Amino acid sequence: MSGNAMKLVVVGAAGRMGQTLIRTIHAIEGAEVFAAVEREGSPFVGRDAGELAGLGPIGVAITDKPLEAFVAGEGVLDFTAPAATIEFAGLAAQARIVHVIGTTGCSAEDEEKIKAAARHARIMKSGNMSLGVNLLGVLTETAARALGPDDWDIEVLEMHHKHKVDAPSGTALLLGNAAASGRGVSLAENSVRVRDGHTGPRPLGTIGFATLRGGSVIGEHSVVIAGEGETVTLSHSATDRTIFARGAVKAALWARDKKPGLYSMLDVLGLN
Ligand SMILES: NC(=O)C1=CN([C@@H]2O[C@H](COP(=O)(O)OP(=O)(O)OC[C@H]3O[C@@H](n4cnc5c(N)ncnc54)[C@H](OP(=O)(O)O)[C@@H]3O)[C@@H](O)[C@H]2O)C=CC1
Ligand SMILES: O=C(O)C1=N[C@H](C(=O)O)C[C@H](O)C1
Repeated sequence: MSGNAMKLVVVGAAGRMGQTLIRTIHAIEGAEVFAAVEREGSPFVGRDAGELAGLGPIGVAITDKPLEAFVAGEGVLDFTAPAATIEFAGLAAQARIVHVIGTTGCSAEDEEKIKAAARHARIMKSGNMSLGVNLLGVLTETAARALGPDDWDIEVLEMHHKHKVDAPSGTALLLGNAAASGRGVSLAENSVRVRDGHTGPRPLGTIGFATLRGGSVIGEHSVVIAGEGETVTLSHSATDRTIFARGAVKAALWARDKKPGLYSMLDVLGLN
């Protein structure tokens, strides 16, 4: 580990992404697992974070005191749940550090609180941290701009593992927003999130969503653009959670010398 390695705090350290982050940071020269946090009362508090992640002991005991860890650290990697993320954004603002948010399922009210915390913290938030999905978003925006709503219908499909608690996925919403932006419309006013029963024909210009859940699927997303006699499909398959963890560490390192503000993965990847 280099002397200048960025001190990273992993919150939700015992979760699927938390453990992946611990392994990924451990393998990266410019970053270190400085602290690992779980909620008060969690059976994992006091356990070694490396041992839990399958690395063997790394000398970092999981704590339930996030503020102490944030004040001494430089960046927080957060793939937890909306209520926890809002609390962590407030603490990151107090500690004036980098907060990388991967948590999905945040409400409009949550987003406002995150924006407020970004007056003091450097926050990077994205529904998907992988290079591939962010490129897919750019391609979707371009395709939606070229294939107009009079002749082409856009549907966003996603499938995830059976433990996922929010729908549509953060990635599906990212892709839906990219399509809406390509068409110069607001997603909120043009999306169809659920269909059931006698729905009538498809309203012109809408962007539809379909959600599948099952097994251990890490993340499958497709944007289907259907016209008369032809269909264009843009898609991404995640086969390893490391793609999200690598993106999160890249974002933290990128934000290290930035001013407080709310950034996206497109800023990090230079795709904006
Ligand atoms: N943006 C991206 O690229 C990606 C985003 N995600 C998102 O990340 C989130 C987490 O996913 P995943 O790892 O699969 O979920 P898990 O449920 O496996 O992990 C979440 C972890 O956060 C912990 N946690 C919850 N609340 C707190 C709290 N207040 N303090 C400390 N720890 C807390 C949970 O503990 P407990 O079990 O006790 O609640 C759990 O260990 C989801 O929103 C998911 O959609 C996932 C992959 C990629
Ligand atoms: O919950 C997950 O697992 C994932 N969540 C993110 C999402 O909601 O899009 C990213 C990835 O697809 C995995």
